[in-house]
Amino acid sequence: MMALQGKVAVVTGAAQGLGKGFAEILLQNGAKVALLDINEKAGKELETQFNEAYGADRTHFYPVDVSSDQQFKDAFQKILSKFGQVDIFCNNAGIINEKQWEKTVSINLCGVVRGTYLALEHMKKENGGQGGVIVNVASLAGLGPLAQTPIYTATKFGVVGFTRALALASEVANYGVRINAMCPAFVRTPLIDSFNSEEQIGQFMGLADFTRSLMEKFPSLEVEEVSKGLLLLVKDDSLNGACLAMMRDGAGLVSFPKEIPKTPVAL
Ligand SMILES: NC(=O)C1=CN([C@@H]2O[C@H](COP(=O)(O)OP(=O)(O)OC[C@H]3O[C@@H](n4cnc5c(N)ncnc54)[C@H](O)[C@@H]3O)[C@@H](O)[C@H]2O)C=CC1
Ligand SMILES: CC/C=C\C[C@H](O)/C=C/C=C\C=C\C=C\C(=O)[C@@H](O)C/C=C\CCC(=O)O
Repeated sequence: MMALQGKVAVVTGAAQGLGKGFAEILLQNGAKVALLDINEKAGKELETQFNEAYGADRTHFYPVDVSSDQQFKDAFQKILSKFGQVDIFCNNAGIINEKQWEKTVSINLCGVVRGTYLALEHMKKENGGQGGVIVNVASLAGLGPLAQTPIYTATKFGVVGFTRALALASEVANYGVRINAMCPAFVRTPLIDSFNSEEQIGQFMGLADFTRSLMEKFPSLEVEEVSKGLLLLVKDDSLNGACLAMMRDGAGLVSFPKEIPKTPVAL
């Protein structure tokens, strides 16, 4: 088990919701945490709140839009200057916007790739790094389709595929870095109301009742429950390429078939 005392973590989308919960559980377990978000006001307030609760200088907020290469790189350099190293990187920032679908891809998928590659370059042993762990936040919609949000679903399938492939690369090439994904069902955060927003859902607004019925099948989790899942993926040294599905009735590591299950067809 990886001990978190003295480790340095970075969490994107940390100003509220799951990211705030992830930052807090890492702090509670002894890590220092760099908070990254586009929401400067909420981010700075959270920095003050966390430093008061967990000790001066345990947390610092960096205004970053994960869809910007330059902002991400600049912040990473500042984090290294302040904290000296990065051991844990959680790519959590995500949005639902089916109307502005390219923006959604740029944040949810490209943002995860940007953060992961920045962290990997710093952590991997062939570059003189100390190793580390990266956790990418996907969704249950990265394992099965959410009809109202085809683009969001595509980005989350992308996050799962990217994470699994890179974890395998890390194992084969001995990077010394573990890369895991989280796939929670609905979680009680501001994001969850998106399916009621025409601004975000656009042409798929008519499917709101279908999402509502899916939410009855998968009752909402609380941030604190999902944060325990993050801790497991960070601490358990045996987990690389793991995908943690989390639902109200329990969490579990997803088994991916070694062979593709298929029904033969005549061609
Ligand atoms: N709430 C839910 O039901 C579930 C959420 N997720 C995923 O969890 C992650 C976090 O979601 P929530 O906490 O629920 O959402 P949220 O909307 O409560 O918080 C998202 C945070 O990300 C920040 N953010 C948005 N765009 C950004 C950008 N371009 N750069 C940096 N920060 C940005 C926001 O300012 C906000 O602080 C997302 O990736 C989401 O897809 C996964 C499964 C379920
Ligand atoms: C509006 C979106 C809010 C939050 C997004 C967040 O990422 C949560 C996603 C949670 C659920 C994902 C659903 C995944 C669905 C599936 O696995 C589908 O294959 C199941 C589809 C239909 C089930 C119909 C039924 O059996 O009742």
